[in-house]
Amino acid sequence: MDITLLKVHGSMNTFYMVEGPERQDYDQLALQLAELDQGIDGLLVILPSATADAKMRVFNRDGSEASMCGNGLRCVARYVCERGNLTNAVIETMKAHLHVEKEQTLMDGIATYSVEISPVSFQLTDLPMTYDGREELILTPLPFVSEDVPFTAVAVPNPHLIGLVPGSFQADESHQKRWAETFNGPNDYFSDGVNVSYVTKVEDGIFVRTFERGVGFTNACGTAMTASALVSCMAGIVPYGDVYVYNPGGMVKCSVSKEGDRISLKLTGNASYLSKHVFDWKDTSEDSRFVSADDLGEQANYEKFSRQTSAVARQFVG
Ligand SMILES: N[C@H](CCC[C@H](N)C(=O)O)C(=O)O
Repeated sequence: MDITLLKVHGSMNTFYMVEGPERQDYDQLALQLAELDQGIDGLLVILPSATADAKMRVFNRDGSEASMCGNGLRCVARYVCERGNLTNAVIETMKAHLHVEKEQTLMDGIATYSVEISPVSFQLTDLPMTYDGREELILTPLPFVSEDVPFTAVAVPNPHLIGLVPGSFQADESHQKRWAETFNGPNDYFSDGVNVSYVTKVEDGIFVRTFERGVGFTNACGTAMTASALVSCMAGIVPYGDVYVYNPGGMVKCSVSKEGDRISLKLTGNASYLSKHVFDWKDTSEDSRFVSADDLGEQANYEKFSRQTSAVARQFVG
């Protein structure tokens, strides 16, 4: 069956995106595409919705489905807004209806969208995480990991473990890799795995590197960057408000507000289209094949933008 795919990215977190009817085998499509293209982190599916402008489902490259994807939602937001000639929309996701909006471009030629990140929960049962009989883990070391890294566990609503670390933990990613692989394998703490982010203060914001559940290290993870901005505000590292978050794939703006117990999070960044493909989707990746690929000419502008922002990241990722 021939289907049309867009290859898209938010902060170089790269996906194939497909619009189609509800089906039970999109996880198989995600697995096939990951096998045929080592450069993608997952699959975004745009579906009809009875209660919103559209519905988004997101699959990691290992075929696992997640409840949310911040970078992916910006790309879905662009598609739905352009399809309906809208400047804002509501997208149904697994656990929430989220507002999305077209924004002023980050730089000429870079489509820019903001997305609501919600709901937010620090209840360990919402990740889930089991640790020491606790109900929450906020800015607290896990002694068996390190006495020097305060960790926070938060669901937005997908699960994140956020560590505030000195730059030395960024230059050598082995510590983060070891524990992310531990928590995403058979373990006593995260029965459903967890996205693990290490965060370091930089001059005008924070730098975040994420080892994503179901993927591995990615150029950026939108929900992780937003959760990291929230944790950095709670730790007093940056003031509440607009937090500039740098990552190996570029830079995004995370808007963090907290009024009493009410937390509001918004993620603003690029929604870039790389290429358009016709894919002949058969039962197995051996029989499936790309029929065509057309470059959409947007990446040169994004690379100009990321050259400016990657100077910050280069101090950590070389
Ligand atoms: N790996 C994530 C899903 C993708 C989220 C990420 N790509 C983002 O931009 O938020 C998880 O299993 O929860």
